Amino acid sequence: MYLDRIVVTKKQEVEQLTQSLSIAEAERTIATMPATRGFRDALTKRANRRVGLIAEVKKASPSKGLIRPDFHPVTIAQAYEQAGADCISILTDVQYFQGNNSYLTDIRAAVNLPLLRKDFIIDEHQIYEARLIGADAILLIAAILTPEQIDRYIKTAVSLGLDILIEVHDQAELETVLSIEGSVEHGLIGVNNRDLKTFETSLSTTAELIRLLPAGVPLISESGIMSTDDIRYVSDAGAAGVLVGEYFMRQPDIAAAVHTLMAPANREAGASHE
Ligand SMILES: O=P(O)(O)OC[C@@H](O)[C@@H](O)c1c[nH]c2ccccc12
Repeated sequence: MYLDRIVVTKKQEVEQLTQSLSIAEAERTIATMPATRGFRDALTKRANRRVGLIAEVKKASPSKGLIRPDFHPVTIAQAYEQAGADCISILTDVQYFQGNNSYLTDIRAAVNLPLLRKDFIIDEHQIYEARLIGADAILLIAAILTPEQIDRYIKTAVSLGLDILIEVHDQAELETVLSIEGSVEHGLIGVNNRDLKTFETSLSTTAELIRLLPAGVPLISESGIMSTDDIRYVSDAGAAGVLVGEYFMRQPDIAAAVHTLMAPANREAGASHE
């Protein structure tokens, strides 16, 4: 399964990172940096939409190959901001997603929205690195972490001012995450609709797992959202937000695509739909 391969590559990368990044030094640098922008707040305290939007900057993926050949990360992020996205997610994995840390740093300098570093975190050093390159939030993928790691990484992230999106894709993972102290208080729960073994996406994953969440815990529905019907479906299921990449990446006019896709989630449109 591709996730195992990615983790093997990440372990090699982390070995190098451990050599080059000193945590004590990182802490000193971070102390001089501006505060992070609230990622979780931006998604949960929005006034204009029923469903928050994390719009993703994603050039390629293992399942789809090259998605957007004419790829200008800063221009894409500015279009997202202009079109009213709440947050931006940026793939920084080089090997499998053709991402880069520099994309995040460049976007940080050009837009004001909270930024999620989308990568495969398996070591503390990557969390410090995320903060140093300009991220406001990190992704933790339950499928590749032990409960002890999730617990520890949440604490590290919180100490650095980073918000956390904790990704699950089945009931067992969700139950594990819910049993970790602070996960719901500090983190946002993301449900990945993509099956990591078959690459297939099914939005019913969101509808099934949301029933297991305690009331009031916001859920982000991730992957495979491609149409206004999909937005209506996850919104009716109770999702507080969506994470959308590929659909936007395949549109020539990204700002227009954000307006079109999110129309059913606008408060006014929502009222006529309800
Ligand atoms: O491009 P999509 O189908 O809209 O999906 C976006 C996002 O959910 C997806 O990129 C993603 C979800 N979880 C991940 C973990 C690692 C890398 C990528 C992802």
